[in-house]
Amino acid sequence: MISIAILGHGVVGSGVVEIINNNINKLNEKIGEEIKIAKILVRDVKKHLNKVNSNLLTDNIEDIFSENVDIVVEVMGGIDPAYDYIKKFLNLKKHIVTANKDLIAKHGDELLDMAKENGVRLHFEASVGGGIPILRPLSECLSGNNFNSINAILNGTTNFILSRMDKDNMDYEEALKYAQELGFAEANPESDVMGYDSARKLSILSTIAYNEKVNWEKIHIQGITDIDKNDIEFAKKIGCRIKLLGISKKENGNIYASVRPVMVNKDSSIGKIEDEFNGIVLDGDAVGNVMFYGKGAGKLPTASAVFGDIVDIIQNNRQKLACFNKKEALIQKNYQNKCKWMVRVKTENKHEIMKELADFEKFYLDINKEFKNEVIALIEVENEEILNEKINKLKKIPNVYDVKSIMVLGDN
Ligand SMILES: NC(=O)C1=CN([C@@H]2O[C@H](COP(=O)(O)OP(=O)(O)OC[C@H]3O[C@@H](n4cnc5c(N)ncnc54)[C@H](OP(=O)(O)O)[C@@H]3O)[C@@H](O)[C@H]2O)C=CC1
Ligand SMILES: N[C@@H](CC=O)C(=O)O
Repeated sequence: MISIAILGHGVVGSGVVEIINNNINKLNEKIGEEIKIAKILVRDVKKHLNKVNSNLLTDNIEDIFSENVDIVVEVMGGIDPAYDYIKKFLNLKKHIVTANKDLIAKHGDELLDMAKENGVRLHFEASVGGGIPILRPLSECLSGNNFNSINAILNGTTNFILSRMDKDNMDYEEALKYAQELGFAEANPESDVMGYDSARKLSILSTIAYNEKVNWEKIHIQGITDIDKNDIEFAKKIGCRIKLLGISKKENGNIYASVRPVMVNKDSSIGKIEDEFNGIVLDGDAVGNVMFYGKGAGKLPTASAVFGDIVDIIQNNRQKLACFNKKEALIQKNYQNKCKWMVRVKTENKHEIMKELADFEKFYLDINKEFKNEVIALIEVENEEILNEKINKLKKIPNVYDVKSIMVLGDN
């Protein structure tokens, strides 16, 4: 009998309970193991009394430390107290399954080492891409590759917001509220909309793919809070959609890593990803491009990944665990490749701005009622440093109020 404790009974935790209950008989038949949920930790027991298994609820972690469980599932979120609890459980030689990307991005290396020292497993498939199986395929099935790049939509909430703004003309606040109601957003949705959640996921993926520690705090991070209807309209005009894209590339020993809104061709594989779906394109030297796609957030999709980790632990109890390389990667914040950028200038000095932008080899101007007092140009530069120089020059022109840029990658 495998005994499981679940820390958290929110969106994901209640999904895990549901999937375990639905699969108890199947598991018994398939792998000859019976599993049971021993305890469920919450902050406020009263909130959960109408849920199934409410007899297993506790608000006291000591009840779980003292329980004889085999696997602890952490789906509370955040660093404190999850970090301390997991360390204590690892020292008690309990296997851990977590969906907590904040924790893995910050302390994954230390926790994986502790798991190894204690002869137990720590799995976190749900921490990247929700229900998409990505970490195990990346570290096992694709282990024969050196990876060149990762291009990915890694946050369901922001993709949902951008899709609703694009398709239904919904405004940002309304779309965010909707995403929260559907259980996609983090307890503090700033993590989603400011791009931190995507950056943490990109750091986990990149650390595994390049076998160097990609510290999420060193990644260039720009969220979607600045995206307005005019950006979305402009993207449409050039056949694109705006996506919050995590990009990492290994080039000349450095790793470029960023999370930022990008205009991608609406018919490209990434451009077609809507709502809470995520998509991850890996470029490996042996396999070439491979794409993973599915629901990146939500109760049952995420619980599906958590459940897969539980079964993996039960089936492969003695398998060795890969650790994170602690050697810090040199992270490049500026995009080093030639690409186009939308540059949007708010000004009462359109004439001067157009003259300045006319210097570019390729440019595209669109001035109409919607973009009153604005000049929008599509420019192509060799790298991001050159773009930044150009933007600084534009900002110095009298009566320029704001200059904003969005990367345009077209096909992806
Ligand atoms: N939602 C999603 O789509 C996805 C979420 N994740 C990750 O999964 C984790 C859980 O997310 P989600 O289910 O959405 O979060 P919720 O906020 O819905 O649920 C959190 C649960 O943990 C409990 N909890 C929180 N802090 C404590 C504490 N200090 N002591 C005891 N119990 C605590 C809460 O108890 P109470 O209810 O009593 O307050 C609640 O039951 C997070 O790490 C998140 O990033 C990963 C992929 C997708
Ligand atoms: N808030 C996250 C949840 C899954 O990781 C998201 O929206 O992707």
